[in-house]
Amino acid sequence: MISTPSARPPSVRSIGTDYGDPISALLRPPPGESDNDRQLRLHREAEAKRISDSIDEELKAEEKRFRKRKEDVKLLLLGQAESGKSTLQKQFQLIYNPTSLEEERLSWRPVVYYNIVRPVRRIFEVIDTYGELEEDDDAMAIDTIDISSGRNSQESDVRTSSSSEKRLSTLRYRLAPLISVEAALSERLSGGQSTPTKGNLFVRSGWQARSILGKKRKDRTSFNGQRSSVDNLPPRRSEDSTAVINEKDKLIEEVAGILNACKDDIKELWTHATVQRLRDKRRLRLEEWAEYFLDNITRVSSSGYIPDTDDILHARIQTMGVAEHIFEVSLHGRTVTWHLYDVGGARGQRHTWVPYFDDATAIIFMAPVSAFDQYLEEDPRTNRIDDSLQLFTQICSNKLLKDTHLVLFLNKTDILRSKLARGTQVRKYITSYGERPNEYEAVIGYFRAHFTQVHKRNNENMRVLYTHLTNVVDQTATRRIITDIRDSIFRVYLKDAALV
Ligand SMILES: Nc1nc2c(ncn2[C@@H]2O[C@H](COP(=O)(O)OP(=O)(O)OP(=O)(O)O)[C@@H](O)[C@H]2O)c(=O)[nH]1
Ligand SMILES: [Mg+2]
Repeated sequence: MISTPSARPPSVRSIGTDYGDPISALLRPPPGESDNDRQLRLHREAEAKRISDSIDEELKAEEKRFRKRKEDVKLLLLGQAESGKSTLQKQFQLIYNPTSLEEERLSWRPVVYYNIVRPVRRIFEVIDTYGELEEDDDAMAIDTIDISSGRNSQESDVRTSSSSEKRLSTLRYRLAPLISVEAALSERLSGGQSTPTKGNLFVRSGWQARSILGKKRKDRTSFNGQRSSVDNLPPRRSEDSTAVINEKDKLIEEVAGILNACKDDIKELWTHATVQRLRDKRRLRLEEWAEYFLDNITRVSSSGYIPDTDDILHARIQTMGVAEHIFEVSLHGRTVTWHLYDVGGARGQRHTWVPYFDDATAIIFMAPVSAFDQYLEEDPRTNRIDDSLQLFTQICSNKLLKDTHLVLFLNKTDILRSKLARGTQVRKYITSYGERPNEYEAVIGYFRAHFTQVHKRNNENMRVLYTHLTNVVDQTATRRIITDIRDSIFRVYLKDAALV
């Protein structure tokens, strides 16, 4: 039998008559409504509509942001701690958002100071451990030379040695005020959020905002321990109050004053025969940034010092979690938003990378090839090159990343060159290197072949690996490489966009 409208249940009657419409029934004024009740009801309805409209607007905006984000380029910087990720991020910032780097220039001053204070303390620690031993070694050597020249100088050597020791004691005494500010500087930079691990200072993204006191950052940078929208910048901390700001400024000025007063002593310590001998014998092994700032101590500790761009590129501060930096990148009249994710590379930080894998457009994997004679701070039994190869294997074989554009930076080639020039033997640390020549071309070729091999063995999708030999503190060379990368990522991006 064919149903007729009259046979339909009342609840599905056609719109137009509100008899069967449950919503109309709900909105119908109650029978016998007073004027006052009517006003209240209309007000309630208007308020409900306003809230509903604003939710609709927010949903639309969120959908738009989501669609836009899908069209953006997402570039991950991966690699072990100290591989150069944040330094490369600064190079991107220099090219695509130079004003933001300008704005935060002063905030690098305490980092530079911290990068000086720590190594000064470290030098005294190494003197305490090995100083006398090395003096004895050397006294022996001087004896031999003097005996061969027919002069018995044992007595004068003892005198030299003790006067040198006395001088080091004096320097230790004079530099004590400088060493004593390390904890306050560390507290200042970390905003009291983290404690240094083995003397290393971890900071979360956005630390500059705590340093550019009273200034609001204009670039869009956020910390993402968990993935979240960039528009959800963490609220400014209450510690940014004027009183705290003044107190903090005072600390930096105080450190600057101490440093200025100590600069000749630091220079004397750094060039002291005992310290240089400990360095040559590899008892004292300072990180590259420490050597850079100690070499530049007179300039860096002068009054009115403002870090130059090379200082900023050399300044070391360890990343915690994942920091997102956003740039507008243009090519051939088309501008695309790039999200650059700079991750913390220490083992304890690596779990924070994974949420960024599934929609990554490209990865730059950074492997510091100069680290063949170094071991992980978090696991002193693991050689750093070995760790880089293991990590690269995990990245190449990760299913979520199988279609991601892959770029490899064999970084710190400048340091590799100088280590080899000083005679550091690769085979002593990488036994498989065997009898190959201890020269730059042979060493870099050997490391490159290993990374290429890892990629080949884990390359189901036949993706290309773009490899660059880099020194990311070099502005000119890095700018050229970033331009190359921009072009290749744009090609991938346009190809993907055409497929959508
Ligand atoms: N000479 C030289 N120094 C470099 C190079 N790349 C990085 N550095 C320095 O190495 C130090 C560590 O670099 P970062 O960029 O902080 O390392 P990272 O990978 O971000 O480290 P985490 O944040 O701990 O994961 C910094 O002081 C840099 O200036 C390079 O190619 N040559
Ligand atoms: Mg970093």
